[in-house]
Parts: sequence; structure tokens; C-alpha cells
Amino acid sequence: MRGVWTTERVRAAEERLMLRTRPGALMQRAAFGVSVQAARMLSEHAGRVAASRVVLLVGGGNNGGDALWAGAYLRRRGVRVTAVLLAPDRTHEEGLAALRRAGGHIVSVEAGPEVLAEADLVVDGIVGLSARGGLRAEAAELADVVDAPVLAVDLPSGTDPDTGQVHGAAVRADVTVTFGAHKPVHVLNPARCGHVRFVDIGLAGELGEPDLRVVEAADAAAVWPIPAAHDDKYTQGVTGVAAGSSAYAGAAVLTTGAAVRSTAGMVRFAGSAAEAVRARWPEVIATGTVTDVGRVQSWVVGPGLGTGTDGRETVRAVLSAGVPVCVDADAVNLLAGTPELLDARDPDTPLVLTPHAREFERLVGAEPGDDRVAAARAAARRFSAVVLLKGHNTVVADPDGRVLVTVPRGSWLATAGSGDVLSGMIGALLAAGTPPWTAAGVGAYVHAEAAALAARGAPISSSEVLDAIPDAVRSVRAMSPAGERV
Ligand SMILES: NC(=O)C1=CN([C@@H]2O[C@H](COP(=O)(O)OP(=O)(O)OC[C@H]3O[C@@H](n4cnc5c(N)ncnc54)[C@H](O)[C@@H]3O)[C@@H](O)[C@H]2O)[C@@H](O)CC1
Ligand SMILES: [K+]
Repeated sequence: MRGVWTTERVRAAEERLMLRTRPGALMQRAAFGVSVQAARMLSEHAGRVAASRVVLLVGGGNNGGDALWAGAYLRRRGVRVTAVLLAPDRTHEEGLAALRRAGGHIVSVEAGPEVLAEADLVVDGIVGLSARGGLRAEAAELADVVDAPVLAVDLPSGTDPDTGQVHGAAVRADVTVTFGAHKPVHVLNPARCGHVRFVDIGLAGELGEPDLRVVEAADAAAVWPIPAAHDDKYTQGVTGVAAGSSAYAGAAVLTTGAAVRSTAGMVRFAGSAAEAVRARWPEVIATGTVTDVGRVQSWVVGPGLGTGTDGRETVRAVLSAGVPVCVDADAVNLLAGTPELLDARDPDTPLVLTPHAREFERLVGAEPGDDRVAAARAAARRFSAVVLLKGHNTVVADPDGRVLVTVPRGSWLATAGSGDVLSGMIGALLAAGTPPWTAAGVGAYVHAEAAALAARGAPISSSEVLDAIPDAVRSVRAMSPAGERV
């Protein structure tokens, strides 16, 4: 898992590091990293470095200072550098002097559109970690006329560093260079950041435990249940699925299918869609009700269940079964309407709640808001459950405060029934004994991987995501040396 630190933590780490480094050293390390990345982009996009044209958009803080120093380094490689000063009276003095000495041009905002029209690359040094709100009017107007590739210093200006939200105008970067640590914006708003490149400024020893973690292929490969010599159909965990209704048999088929495709163990189904499930998945033992289904090691409850009396009793029954439960869709709505259902639960049995934003609002009484990480964390604590908040980024919070994020590759999962598939996958991982926070995070990661593999550039349905689960598991195992060995 890759660590992510909030701006408060990064600033504190930088302050500690600055006590041990010469003044200005950190900025120069950061700026040198920006110049290296800029040169790489110039080679790629303009076919040359020397004699190409770079425009620096320079705000009134240290972010602008980074851009100015990077411009000075680029001058040494023969680049024609022009700095547009957005806050002339607050421009970083040493950086400005360095660029002047190196032979860079300095222009005011009025000349911005003209120099931008000639640019091979634009460096966004408008605002960094101190950013609040969208771009101010002058910066917004300039950002609007940019046509060249954009390299953002630390973050694309106008996006919130800690939530990734954009209110108003913001830069859209092709590449973002981050210093010393990944910050929340880099994983919560990848569409604005483009490719994120890390520049080491020596912070690692000062950072401590991350605030968020990003799931990677190796994490999935390390925990995905693979049958071993001693295994039979029971030892790998039996997943129970209580989903669907006469009106929504499809949800039952998708959820059950996802559990079938995810692991080699057994899947049992309980509900009025038993016949449809059996017809599509002959390996599943399907019965009418939770009480006569037999032993399972986890339950998935909710997709297509309906919110009537039968659904409510089903939720009560699985919550009191003493095994880990993944509560999705209608089961989340039932808990929102009848919170007493949670009394049926043994507090020591893992519970995973998987709401999307509207279900979250019903459950918690408030929208997730801008800070989805904080919202998921608070809900996890309140319900003593792992809360997986769906969205373009999936956020998975544990009651102990740990948070996992999955960074999406496209929006292919914005399709009907994809949540049903996810809950079946999480249920299968829970049945195999995977701890709930990991099961939810890794399930979401492989779900997104399956979508990307199935899509290959064209819209897909949930059935195709489901069919791609084995390929996604193969892919994460192949990407990770640990996974390949097993
Ligand atoms: N602290 C350090 O040791 C290091 C800091 N570095 C750089 O320093 C940056 C942080 O610098 P600062 O704290 O000086 O602040 P910034 O450069 O992020 O912001 C400067 C000022 O911009 C204004 N501003 C805020 N929101 C704005 C908006 N939406 N539109 C326009 N202007 C806005 C504010 O008045 C703010 O004080 C980092 O992002 C990084 O680029 C790097 O040089 C690495 C080392
Ligand atoms: K920036």
C-alpha cells in the first residue's frame, strides 16, 4: 500500500526537516525535480529541450518560488523561459532573482495570453499547499487559454489539496510533480492531476504513519484466496448471498456470480430468486430462505432485496448469524430506516457497509460532502463497521481510523449492477477469512481492475465486469512477484 499524507502532516514534516537543512535547500531540490520532469515533457511533446518555450504561471507563494527556480534550471538547458507574475508584489524574491540571473523573461498578467499562445509547455506554480477555493479571476482567465501541455507544481492549482474537490476554476494538468509525499488530492482527483510523479526531497524519515493508503496490485495479490494442497470446497470459506426479489432477480444473479467468480470455495444463495440463480450458476446451492441455507462463513445481504418486511427479517437474520456480513444497497436502506436492526448484531463480528452517496445520506443523515474521507471515517466509527463509500474514488474506512482509497482507471463502473458485483466479491473475501477493511479495499481494487480489463476503451455492462474477475485476479497476481510464486 502506498501512503498518502494530509497537508498538515506534510507541512509539519517539512518544518522538522528544515531545521536540519540549509535554507532554501528543500525548494531547490523540489524545483530541480520539476525542471527534470519539464525537460522530459518537452522532449516528448516538442521533440527538443533546447530552444523550446516554457511559460511559468507564478503565484505569490513558495509554489511560485518552485516554478521560478525550475525555470532557472531549465535556462541552463537552453530553454526559453518566460514567467507570468500573478502576484507581483508577493513573488518569491530569491526565485525571481535566480530566474533573472539565468536570463529568463518576466512579464505581467496582461502579457499572459500572448506568451501562452507560443508555449511548448506551461508550468503551473500558481498555488500549492496553501490553496483555498478555486482560481482567482486573473489566474482562471489565463488557465482558460492554455493549449500546451501543463506540468503542475505540487498540485493543479484550484483543486483542494486535502479533498481534491474543485469549486470554481482549476488547472487541468498532464503531469503533476509532488514533493516528498503523495497528498490526498493526488489520489482523490486523479483526473485533474494527470500522471503524478514523485520527487524525493528527503521527507520520508519525518512523515510517520500515513493518513490514507492506496491499494496496489501487490496488496490484492498478497491476500487473494488461492486454493492450496490442503484445501477443499469448505476450507476456503462458504459465501452466503441473500439478495434479489421477484422484481429484481438480476441483482441476485450478479451478486452470487461475483462470489462464484472470485474464489474457489462454495456459494450458497437464499431468496425468492433461487431458481434464476440456479439456472445461471449451477454450482450454487440455492434455497428460499436464510434459515434453511446451511452453514456459511460470511453473508452478503441487500442487492435487489427490497425494503419490505421480508427484506427486514432477512437483514436481521444475517446480522445475528455470527459471521462477517457485507451490507449493500437495500440492506443499507433498511438499516437507515430501522437502525434497531443493528441490535441483532454481535459487535465482535465484522460488518462492512457499502453505501453510495445517496445511501450514505440516508444512513448517516447527511451527504458525504467535500471531505469524503472524513465522512467515511466518522460513519465507520459511529457504526463500528468498515464503511466503503462508493464514488469515482472508493474510500474504505475502518472504525480504528485507517482509510484506504482506490484510484480509478476511468469511469467504467458507472453502470447498473456494478455494486452488486462488488458486494459479491467482498462477501467471498470475507468468507475466506480476509479482515474486513482489507476485504473491502482489495475487493474494490480488483473490481476496478476487472472493469478496466473488460472495457478496453468501450462502455461495458456489469455482466462483463463479472466475467472479467478471473482475468483481473490473474493480472494482479502477475503484477506482483509474491502473487506469481503462489
Ligand atoms: N515548505 C517547504 O519546505 C517546501 C514548500 N514547497 C512549496 O511551497 C508550497 C507551499 O507554499 P506556500 O505555503 O507559500 O503557499 P502557496 O504557494 O501554496 O500559496 C501562496 C498564496 O496563494 C494564495 N492563494 C490561496 N488560494 C489561492 C487560489 N485559489 N488562487 C490564487 N491564489 C491563492 C494565498 O494567499 C497563499 O498564501 C508547496 O505547495 C510547494 O510547492 C517546496 O518548495 C518544497 C519545500
Ligand atoms: K500548482
